[in-house]
Amino acid sequence: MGSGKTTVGKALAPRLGLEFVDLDQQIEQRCGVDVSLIFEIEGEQGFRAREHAMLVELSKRQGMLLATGGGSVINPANRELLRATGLVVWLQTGVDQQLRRLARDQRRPLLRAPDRRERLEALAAERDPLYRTCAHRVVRSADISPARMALRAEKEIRQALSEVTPT
Ligand SMILES: Nc1ncnc2c1ncn2[C@@H]1O[C@H](COP(=O)(O)OP(=O)(O)O)[C@@H](O)[C@H]1O
Ligand SMILES: O=C(O)C1=C[C@@H](OP(=O)(O)O)[C@@H](O)[C@H](O)C1
Ligand SMILES: [Mg+2]
Repeated sequence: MGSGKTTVGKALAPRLGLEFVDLDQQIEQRCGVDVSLIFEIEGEQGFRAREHAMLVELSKRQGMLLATGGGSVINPANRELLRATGLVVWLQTGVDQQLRRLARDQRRPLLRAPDRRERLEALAAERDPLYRTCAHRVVRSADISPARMALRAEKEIRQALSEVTPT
């Protein structure tokens, strides 16, 4: 959360000639309500089921840059699907950066906690090993503009692609 997947992904997709797709936005469009309301009505479990179903559907498509949600990696089937059908980039953030960027955020249900730092640290402890095993490449999220972040990610992605595709 807050690493910039949605923001940087949007800037990066056209640079790679890809369509930008955001997993959360796809779920919201399909359901007609936002992620927070899905959490309220169906709980996290309900949201995760929708997230998985949408990922299965989207993974059949080609030519897109997909911004996942921060928790998409929790499900082992999602990790396998992502790795098998795409080049997975971990846009790696840290708790201080997340707290700064999400200070006024009201849209992320998992941040509704009395102690946000504690919550983010617990999520990182649980998830960082999963991001590590799922990602083909890691790009550290820096406090530079999303456009400049997109350039960094583009470089990493082009390098990764050149290693598997003869040019
Ligand atoms: N490189 C960046 N520099 C400054 N702010 C950023 C950067 N990337 C994202 N942000 C801001 O951080 C917040 C979360 O970004 P977002 O793209 O929604 O992250 P994610 O999709 O990974 O949760 C937004 O307010 C966004 O404008
Ligand atoms: O980390 C998470 O579990 C979540 C991250 C959110 O997406 P972003 O990573 O785009 O904020 C969204 O999918 C939902 O609130 C749950
Ligand atoms: Mg997002």
